[in-house]
Amino acid sequence: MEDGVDHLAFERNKAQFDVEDMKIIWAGSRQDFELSDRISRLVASDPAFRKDDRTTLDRKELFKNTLRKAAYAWKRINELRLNEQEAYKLRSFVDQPAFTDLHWGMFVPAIQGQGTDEQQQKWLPLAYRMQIIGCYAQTELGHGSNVQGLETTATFDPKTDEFVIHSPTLTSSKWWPGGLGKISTHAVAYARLIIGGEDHGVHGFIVQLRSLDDHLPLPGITIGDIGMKFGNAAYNTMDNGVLRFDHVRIPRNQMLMRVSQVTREGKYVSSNVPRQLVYGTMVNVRQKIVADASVALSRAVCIATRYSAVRRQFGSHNGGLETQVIDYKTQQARLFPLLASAYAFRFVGGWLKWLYMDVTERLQANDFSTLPEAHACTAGLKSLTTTATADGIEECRKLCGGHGYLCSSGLPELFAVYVPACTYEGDNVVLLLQVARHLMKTVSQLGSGNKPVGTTAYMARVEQLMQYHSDVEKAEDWLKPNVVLEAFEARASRMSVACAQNLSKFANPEEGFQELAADLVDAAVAHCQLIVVSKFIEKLQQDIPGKGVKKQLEVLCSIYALFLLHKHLGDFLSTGCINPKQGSLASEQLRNLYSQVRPNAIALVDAFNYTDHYLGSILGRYDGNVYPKLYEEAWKDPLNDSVVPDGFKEYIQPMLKQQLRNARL
Ligand SMILES: CCCCCCCC/C=C\CCCCCCCCCCC/C=C/C(=O)SCCNC(=O)CCNC(=O)[C@H](O)C(C)(C)COP(=O)(O)OP(=O)(O)OC[C@H]1O[C@@H](n2cnc3c(N)ncnc32)[C@H](O)[C@@H]1OP(=O)(O)O
Ligand SMILES: Cc1cc2nc3c(=O)[nH]c(=O)nc-3n(C[C@H](O)[C@H](O)[C@H](O)COP(=O)(O)OP(=O)(O)OC[C@H]3O[C@@H](n4cnc5c(N)ncnc54)[C@H](O)[C@@H]3O)c2cc1C
Repeated sequence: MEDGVDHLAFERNKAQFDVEDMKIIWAGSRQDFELSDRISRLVASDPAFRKDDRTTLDRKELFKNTLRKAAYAWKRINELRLNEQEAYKLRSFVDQPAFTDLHWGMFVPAIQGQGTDEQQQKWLPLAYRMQIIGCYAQTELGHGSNVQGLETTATFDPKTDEFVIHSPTLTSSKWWPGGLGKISTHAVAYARLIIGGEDHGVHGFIVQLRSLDDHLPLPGITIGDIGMKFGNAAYNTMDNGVLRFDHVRIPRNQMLMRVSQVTREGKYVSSNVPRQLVYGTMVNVRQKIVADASVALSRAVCIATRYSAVRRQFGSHNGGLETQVIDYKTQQARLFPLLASAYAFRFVGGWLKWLYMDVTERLQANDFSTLPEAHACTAGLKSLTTTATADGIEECRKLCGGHGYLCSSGLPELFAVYVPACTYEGDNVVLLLQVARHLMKTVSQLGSGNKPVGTTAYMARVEQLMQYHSDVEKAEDWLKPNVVLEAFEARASRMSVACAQNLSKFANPEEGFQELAADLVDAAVAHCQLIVVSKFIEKLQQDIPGKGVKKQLEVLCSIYALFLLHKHLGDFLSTGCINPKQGSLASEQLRNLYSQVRPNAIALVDAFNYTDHYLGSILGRYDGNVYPKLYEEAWKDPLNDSVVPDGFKEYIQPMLKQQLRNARL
């Protein structure tokens, strides 16, 4: 079959909505769309940003290639006088993880969030001009999740007005920070503050690591890359590093002092702000990771959807065309929930960005009331969306059959780059346990007149939700947003209340929390899924212009919610929120919804507006011209440079000759 081009054009004609209008909804606004469109085309049309050769490079070549691209991107950013938002887009579309992600994504925000005005004035201009390059050095060989367990020390020396940064043990070696291994000149390093023998807990310090003249490590610094990581190219473009401090001295004013200060006399002074603000950079990045989940998942879904329309298997009658695999109901039941999830994560990501901006403004006005909500939402949604996205990318690979396993499908690399998102910025289980603590606190305060707010506001109706039984009678009832919302609220609140009741049976609450951790994680997932569903529904209550656009989003919203209901049917049944018949009606409705998405599927992924360069996938090409390009690509593999491979004469020929001799004997 070599008519893939015709097939996708035919698919596009089937769409029942205006794809150009959907592009604006996906991008967030017309302005955002135009920005992304312009910058993605700029990157795609520049040969310096080609990436199809990435998987054939060895680590050193790959790393050098990354440095070249980062330097070239910076040159273009300056030449074109791109603003912050445009520069961020350009780095994203270059699509090659690099030290710059950590410089702009964590080092700069750490100083912005935790530095005093004076510190910001000193360090930020240098960082903005990239006259220094920074990383975020928190995790150690022995401690990642448990930040309070970090061992690196920063001991105040009142004689010299300095801190002495030291790695007392092997396990205190900094381990993992991106950009640290080979490039960063500076780090925001996290260490226990020790004054006069007293431990004041973990704080951030700006530490210079390498000379700005010859890039050699400064005295007392041992530094390097931690080695090859999962996947071939993937995240190996990044120099995740190891770092040991041997009594490295830094001036006192290099402790980030917005949250607490150390005076010249060595007095520890806490500002009137919560100590958790030291963790603020992580909250910021978790929020970005949620938005990024929709990007990674939509890339995979775009590839799998286009390829599913091109690929045909079975069902040929009288020599006619075989069936497009996208028409198999099993393919639809695996693919369309992922398509719906990509849209769901897009909208919840937009909402979370708003929440983060809101909490940031409040913090500036010394209002800390929404910090626990911001922490719980960013932690929980980071966990939920990255787990679903990593699993979803792998599912998309399987949806593409054997060809999905080829690097030229783009999926192996996307998966390998993406999957550590389940671990970095907080292991996903550890983060869900944070959400669970927040939920348990909320439940415990229900009777106290402390009204739950924000995303836990539904708990205020806990008595009503404990009595709830779904009144769904027919499949169409599951299309009503309130019906879905109530079922999700009732399930989430019942799971939280059950955990709280079980916890109260333990004399020691911490022991109970450990014992019930698996149930608590399930309750946290139910709560986070409710947030995503409710934010999708809220999005649909806004004015959504464009022919047929709202209708498509309603279908996707119902698919997202009913797919979750189907997947977690055990929760909904065991909490008594719905009965088995209502569960079957939801599955029936889901099948109807899949049929409604089918004619629109290609246009729904076109709405992501990804260039072929960004997708980096032969299977996901816009023109659907898959087979000729796959065939062409195979010949470009370095193994095909020679007809007889290196090593044949050395190893295989003697073996063949030996067999021949044996046969003759
Ligand atoms: C195909 C892709 C190609 C790539 C192309 C690249 C292009 C790039 C451009 C654009 C893309 C941008 C997308 C973004 C992607 C970003 C990439 C990122 C790269 C990866 C970098 C990774 C960095 C890291 O991993 S840094 C290290 C992160 N480490 C962690 O997350 C550690 C996790 N642990 C913790 O956070 C804590 O230890 C804890 C929360 C688990 C426990 O803390 P503890 O103090 O012990 O707290 P606890 O006693 O439980 O609670 C005390 C109270 O404090 C509250 N609390 C805890 N944390 C916070 C917080 N953060 N904020 C507010 N409050 C907090 C807690 O609730 C308790 O409150 P209570 O009221 O007392 O109950
Ligand atoms: C690609 C990548 C990039 C990174 N970049 C950076 C960086 O730039 N800067 C930086 O500082 N760090 C970075 N990190 C480190 C990262 O933040 C940590 O790996 C992460 O926080 C997880 O911590 P850990 O490795 O200690 O996992 P662990 O906590 O050791 O987790 C191991 C297992 O134990 C479980 N577990 C741990 N604690 C609990 C608990 N309380 N209850 C139940 N289960 C638990 C986890 O669920 C997991 O299954 C990076 C990591 C990766 C993979």
